[in-house]
Amino acid sequence: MNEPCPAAPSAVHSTVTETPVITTTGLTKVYRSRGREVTALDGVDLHVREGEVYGVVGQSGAGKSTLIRCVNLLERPTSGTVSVAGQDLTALAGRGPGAGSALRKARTGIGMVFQHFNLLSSRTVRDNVELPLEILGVSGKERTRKALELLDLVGLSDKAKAHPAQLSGGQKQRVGIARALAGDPKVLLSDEATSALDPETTRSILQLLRDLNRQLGLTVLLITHEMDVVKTICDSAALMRGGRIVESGTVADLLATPGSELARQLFPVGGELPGIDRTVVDVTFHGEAATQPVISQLARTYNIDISILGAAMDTVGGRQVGRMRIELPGPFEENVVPIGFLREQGLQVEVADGAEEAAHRGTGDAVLTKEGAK
Ligand SMILES: Nc1ncnc2c1ncn2[C@@H]1O[C@H](COP(=O)(O)OP(=O)(O)OP(=O)(O)O)[C@@H](O)[C@H]1O
Repeated sequence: MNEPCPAAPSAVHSTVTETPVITTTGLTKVYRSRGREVTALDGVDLHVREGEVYGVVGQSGAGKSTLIRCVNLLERPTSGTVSVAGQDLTALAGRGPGAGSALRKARTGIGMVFQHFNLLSSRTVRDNVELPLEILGVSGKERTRKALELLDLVGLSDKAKAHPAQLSGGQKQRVGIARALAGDPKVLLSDEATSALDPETTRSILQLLRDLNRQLGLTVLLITHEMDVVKTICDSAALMRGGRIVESGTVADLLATPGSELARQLFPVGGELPGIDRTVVDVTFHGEAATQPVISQLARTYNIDISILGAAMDTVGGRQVGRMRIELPGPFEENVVPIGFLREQGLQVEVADGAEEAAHRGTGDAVLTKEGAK
């Protein structure tokens, strides 16, 4: 089945402000089952700004799902706090009288989309979108008006009377997104929303999320194991491992951070590691530097032969970025000046295999043989 076109691409630019919309402090979740304890979250401090699309990545078991489920208190944290749109949800989740209804009310400001859509098969598409409005006690006429408006927003006006079984995966996810928007949330949480979809449908759903982010000023927190998702729509990202956030920042800053693991995963360059008496350098070009002929200038200025081992251009966070892995003759110590030249041109330069750090330590213990290279 063909995917409908998402709402027309928006000309509206990013609406990111410095106002924090989702903040967690020291968020910890310990699961206890059959006498065993698993620390799924181990002191997570997350800061998501208003209007941004924020991606959390990490391997299976890193704690991503637990984090997103703790953000709307579907999962009760063991300790730490969660604030969404200025409201401390962990305080609302207390056990006092009225705590449940206060939390339910706060949750209407948080929409959630799921990997497997979670639609009710016995209900029509329109009735699925109306469901949260029914729970909120919205009148029948108003519910229908709102549901049809949301179906139009996600490009599915003609499917209002269909049942979920009659829809493609992408269309089901559009219904899931429309339903998540029913309570006019400020924040949308997405739990692997595109993992069950083919690449083309994934692209159209990501485009829809981006358009909604721009048009409605919606803040989106998504978890994914796909780096392409981060590349396509995220303003910021965090990498989780063992229940902790080990790296985070705007995608642009991460790309400019030497040694960033996320940058490497987002933008891998191929190419062999150094041979004996060779220095391999990863160069990242963005902004102005991308248009300068720096590699030929380097070769001419220092009269050296440069081998290009791997290169890639891509769009990351809406900006053109290039990465190149080059090889210079001689060990790192002989290439300090040419590498300095590249840095002076505004390029981000990373010397592969720890040769630079080893030289700074004065140990000379960098791995310079192919056999020893990791
Ligand atoms: N209900 C639970 N009871 C016990 N342990 C759990 C429960 N839910 C998750 N865990 C454990 O907590 C850790 C983090 O799991 P979580 O599902 O948050 O990771 P994830 O990064 O989302 O992984 P995946 O990408 O596979 O979904 C894992 O070790 C997992 O086995």
